[in-house]
Amino acid sequence: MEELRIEANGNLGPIDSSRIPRYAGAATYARLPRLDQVAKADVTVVGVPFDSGVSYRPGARFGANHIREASRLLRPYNPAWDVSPFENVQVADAGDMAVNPFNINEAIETVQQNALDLTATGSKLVTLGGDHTIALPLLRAAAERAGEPIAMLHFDAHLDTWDTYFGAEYTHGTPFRRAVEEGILDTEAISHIGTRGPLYGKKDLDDDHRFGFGIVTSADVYYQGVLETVAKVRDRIGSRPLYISVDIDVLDPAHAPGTGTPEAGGITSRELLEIIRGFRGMNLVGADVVEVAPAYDHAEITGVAASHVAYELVTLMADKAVPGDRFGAATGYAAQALGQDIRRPAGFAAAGKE
Ligand SMILES: N=C(N)NCCCC(=O)O
Ligand SMILES: [Zn+2]
Ligand SMILES: [Zn+2]
Repeated sequence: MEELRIEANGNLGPIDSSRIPRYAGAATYARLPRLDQVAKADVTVVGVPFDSGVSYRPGARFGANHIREASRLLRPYNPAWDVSPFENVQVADAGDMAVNPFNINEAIETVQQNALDLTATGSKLVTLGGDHTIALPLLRAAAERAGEPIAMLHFDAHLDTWDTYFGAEYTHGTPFRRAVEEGILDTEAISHIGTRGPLYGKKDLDDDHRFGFGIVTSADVYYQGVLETVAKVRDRIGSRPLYISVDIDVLDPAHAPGTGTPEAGGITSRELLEIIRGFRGMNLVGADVVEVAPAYDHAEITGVAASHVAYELVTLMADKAVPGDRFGAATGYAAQALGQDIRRPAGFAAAGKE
């Protein structure tokens, strides 16, 4: 028995948790309608059960459904933005892409084609992975839809700009090198955030720099804080069409144990959510949350984090803020309660205006 909320403007919202307990029934992301239940979606959430590109622990093929299960507690109003994303726009869950686990090249083609199909009538796509291999076909589709190379922010412990593993070009450690080679990224506007951990050699960084990537390390986020991180990134990207790829291992293993290549010293889920809130007004055209491997998760820690990250990405897509009108999460609860914005240091507001 499904009871989907009719939102104020006629959009079909999540199943009403005051009538059907939120733990009942099959899971869609945030208990939203399936794509086949709506006439047209403005934002489509889709799963990619694929992990044949991993270099260490497998299991991200189960990530999308784990995120869906962990998303049952999400509520329809996002107070950090003063936005009801599912009311503002029609959001729907398209289910999972059917990707070949035994043929990576074919899987990549399938993801690219499905992403193009799902965005054919103008919907934006939020993809739940799957391992990071799938970012390449998703970026190809997003760049094709944008009609130009796109800006990208890549949250990850890893660079994922390595060349090959065991001679293989298409793996979860190589998607962004391939994307630069293919000319689908605007190399004036690409950055990693949260990078840390040992590398194979200094050449990894030299190559990465040569491709045009900026790096905000996990330590940078700690020393500079969320606001400066956001300001730097906004400066670099401006109003370009932007794709955000979130490898959940960007979070410290304490905040995301359920992942295949964990690295100590990561950012917190609070920092990640706040950084994304700081992107308010930016032109987000597509996003993914990848590398959730439920077999290593405990108490849904990773699933809950990933479901909330996706919620902030959906909110950014659904937000109708005028660019430059508000900077960052200026409407957070604390600010509202106090009638002031306590988050911005003096002088920051002016500097942050676009
Ligand atoms: N994309 C993720 N999560 N990890 C890439 C790690 C590649 C390596 O084993 O060196
Ligand atoms: Zn990673
Ligand atoms: Zn990655």
